[in-house]
Amino acid sequence: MPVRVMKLLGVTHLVATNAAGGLNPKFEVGDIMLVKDHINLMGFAGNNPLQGPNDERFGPRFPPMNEAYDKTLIREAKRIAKELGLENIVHEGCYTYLGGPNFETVAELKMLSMLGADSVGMSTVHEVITGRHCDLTVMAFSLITNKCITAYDSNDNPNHEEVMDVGKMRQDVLKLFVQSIVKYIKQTEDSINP
Ligand SMILES: O=P(O)(O)O[C@@H]1C[C@H](O)[C@@H](CO)O1
Ligand code: HPA
Repeated sequence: MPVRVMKLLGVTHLVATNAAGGLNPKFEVGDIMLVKDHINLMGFAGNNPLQGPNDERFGPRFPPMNEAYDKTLIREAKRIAKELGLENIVHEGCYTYLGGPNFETVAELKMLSMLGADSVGMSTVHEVITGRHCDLTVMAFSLITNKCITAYDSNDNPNHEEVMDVGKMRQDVLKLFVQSIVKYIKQTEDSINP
């Protein structure tokens, strides 16, 4: 619904962000993962934001999703990351979500990893699907706030305090990153429609 309101207000681009657990063992806490694809696991369970009668004013009944994340924006976000000296903490990967609100079990995380997911969270996919359905240009990134626990003998527990703490730790960097991406989008739009 908010995504469609944005569309009606004339918004052309959606930059979605989330906090996520890192499944890819190369990711460290505080890293940023540019989303190149997602696995809509809630969709597998019959929960899709486009369920119900299609409103043709927004988009087609059967929208493609293989190019959901704009390749140019991913490329430019990488360039911007380099300019800002963030290249060592910025990666690219596949996001998935189970919907929450509980954090995942060890078995679930092992399964998600086998499926090819690099980060796991509780949001974003519904907004991206709705945005692509109404032809918004979409990019998304995860802030890796914790490493996913995939060992039964671990004494760690994921927790929301840690997620909030890492978000606060990275807030200035993320603000600069998003501002630079939005500036790039605005410059590009202005050169197309002066
Ligand atoms: O950015 P989102 O809202 O996906 O953040 C995740 C999911 C929960 O809101 C929270 C769990 O700590 O982080
Ligand atoms: N799992 C799901 N959602 C999350 C996580 C996680 O490990 N970290 C932050 N949001």
